[in-house]
Amino acid sequence: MQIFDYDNILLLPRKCRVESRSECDTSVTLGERCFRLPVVPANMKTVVDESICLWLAQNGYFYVMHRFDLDNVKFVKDMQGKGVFASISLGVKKADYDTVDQLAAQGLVPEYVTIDIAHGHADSVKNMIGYLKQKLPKTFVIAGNVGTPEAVIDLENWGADATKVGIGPGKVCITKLKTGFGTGGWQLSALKWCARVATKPIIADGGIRDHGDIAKSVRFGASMVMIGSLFAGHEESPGKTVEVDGKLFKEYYGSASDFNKGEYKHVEGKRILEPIKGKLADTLIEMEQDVQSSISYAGGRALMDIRKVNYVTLGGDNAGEHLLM
Ligand SMILES: NC(=O)C1=CN([C@@H]2O[C@H](COP(=O)(O)OP(=O)(O)OC[C@H]3O[C@@H](n4cnc5c(N)ncnc54)[C@H](OP(=O)(O)O)[C@@H]3O)[C@@H](O)[C@H]2O)C=CC1
Ligand SMILES: Nc1nc2c(ncn2[C@@H]2O[C@H](COP(=O)(O)O)[C@@H](O)[C@H]2O)c(=O)[nH]1
Repeated sequence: MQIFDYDNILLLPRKCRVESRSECDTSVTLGERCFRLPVVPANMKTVVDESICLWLAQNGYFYVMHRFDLDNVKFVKDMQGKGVFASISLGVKKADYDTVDQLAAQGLVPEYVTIDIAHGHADSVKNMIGYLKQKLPKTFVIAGNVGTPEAVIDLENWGADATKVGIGPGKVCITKLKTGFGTGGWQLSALKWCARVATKPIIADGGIRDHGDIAKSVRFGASMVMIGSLFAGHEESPGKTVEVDGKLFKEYYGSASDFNKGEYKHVEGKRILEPIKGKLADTLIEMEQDVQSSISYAGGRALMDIRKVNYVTLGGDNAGEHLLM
């Protein structure tokens, strides 16, 4: 198997088929809804909160609310009461089963549920998928995180409607260092490996450092990418604002960090400071324009045309040209 990551791959252009990049359509369908960009901010406490999720839904973007210190039932009621879709995260503990029971008892059906645990290739996830499918059969279930084809096959067979791929490539992740496991450093080829067997959408999660990495993820099989660090440093980001030497930063910490957990137990995440870089809406517009450019370089008009391009690997033993035959 060939091993590579975002920084040692480049996609190869094909003859342009549009007169303006504005003709390129960046939208993607997930479940019954179409979203304007194949990007979702990470379901982390320093990345999204209720007001950001509401704004994203109202403006045509997908969102996944985090599951920490949150009343999920109230959140679903509030979002649907405001006329937008509800997309929540769940773990696999008793409290998460209680949430499903309460939702079902009150006739509340979130449009999306993401089962989000560190090691998603587990019977605990199989059981939660089964429970969701029994209690809330209309809900679109995303499950993860995983990093191998075997895991993607299992999650799909257990009933997941989409899988989330990425064990440890995140910017505040220390899983690789603490456990010796993961897809950190080769996330893009792990995605390619998983996509070969996937029959349902994959959300590539973690490791996106530049907007061009979105197109690279789509090329290697992602329907969508989940991004934390690039979204954590906005004026409206929920992390605390910190001033260092007259410059403003936002804190960004891992969901498995002691900052999120409130205790130092099974810590696999750290805290960093992201420089503040303006408004979230401006970043999303710039991302959309950049993905439109990517589609145009791919010689296409629609997002999935990016899948048709050849690529080169740069440096190392694997360097070379990779042509689609
Ligand atoms: N994408 C990634 O690489 C990673 C992401 N995270 C994020 O951090 C957050 C917290 O994650 P998590 O700790 O799973 O959430 P929880 O604390 O909700 O744990 C979920 C359940 O899974 C169990 N569990 C977690 N990791 C393992 C493992 N390696 N082997 C066996 N059982 C396990 C936990 O038990 P117990 O705690 O008793 O073991 C618990 O019962 C999530 O949002 C997750 O996505 C965390 C690490 C890696
Ligand atoms: N190993 C850990 N991974 C984590 C933790 N908290 C979040 N995450 C994952 O990172 C991505 C975001 O990655 P980024 O490169 O875009 O910043 C997020 O969606 C989670 O999957 C953690 O504490 N440990």
